[in-house]
Amino acid sequence: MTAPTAVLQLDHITRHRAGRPAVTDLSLQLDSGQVLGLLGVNGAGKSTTLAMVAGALVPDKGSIQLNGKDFVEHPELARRAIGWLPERAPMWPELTVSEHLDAHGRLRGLHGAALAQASRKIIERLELGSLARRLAGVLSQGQRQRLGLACALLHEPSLLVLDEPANALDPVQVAALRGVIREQAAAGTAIILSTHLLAEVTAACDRVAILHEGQLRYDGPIKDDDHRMLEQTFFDIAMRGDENSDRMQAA
Ligand SMILES: Nc1ncnc2c1ncn2[C@@H]1O[C@H](COP(=O)(O)OP(=O)(O)OP(=O)(O)O)[C@@H](O)[C@H]1O
Repeated sequence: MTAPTAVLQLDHITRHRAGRPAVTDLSLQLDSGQVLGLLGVNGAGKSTTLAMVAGALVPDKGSIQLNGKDFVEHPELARRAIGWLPERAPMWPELTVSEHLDAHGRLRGLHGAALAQASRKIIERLELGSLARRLAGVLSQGQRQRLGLACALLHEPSLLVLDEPANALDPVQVAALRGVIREQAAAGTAIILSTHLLAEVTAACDRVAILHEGQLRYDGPIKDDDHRMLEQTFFDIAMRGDENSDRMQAA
């Protein structure tokens, strides 16, 4: 029996920003249905990593494979197979919520009846019905975040990339987001999300990767009751740059 192909495979990727290394020699693999939390202090390289994974930044070195194909050579794959919620999701203030979904759907290869059906489905699922005709420019931050998530999910991507997805959400919306993440993972979507919140990782993820100064310092499974261990490991790495924390042993 052959091993299943990873949805996402990062091999030794490096990216400089403003002449300085932002991410260095990072390798990671993510399988279908896995939820990986990317943790790190400000400036650790999380957003840079996710922008490369989403196809918005090209690595200086190394390769990224999506469903077994190099996506620097096949950028159209990224557009169709990836849903990306950036840290500050760009919006056109003069377009309505529905118009945003239309525009995103077209970019991702949806048209006609398939696009209309996908829009209806995601509007219902994320409870955006009452906002469908509202202009993006007048949405609250939390509503914008929900629209960004709807745009990321619209085309049923095989890889979902979420940069600080709980930002600006109230506790009810955070719980709803966790539900959506769980449902997507159960349906086979591979998910990578970044956060500053350790609780977000233990609640929503089954694996954690800790970045520090652009380097991967930890990658291992996580369970609900691992919160204290995770906290200690995170602080060891963040405060002391401890590369060999023995509090959590990666599998
Ligand atoms: N647009 C940019 N231009 C120049 N340097 C950048 C840019 N964006 C990020 N950097 C630098 O790259 C490094 C990694 O930043 P990145 O935003 O990836 O980290 P992060 O872990 O996502 O941080 P945060 O949690 O604050 O969002 C930092 O040193 C940062 O200053």
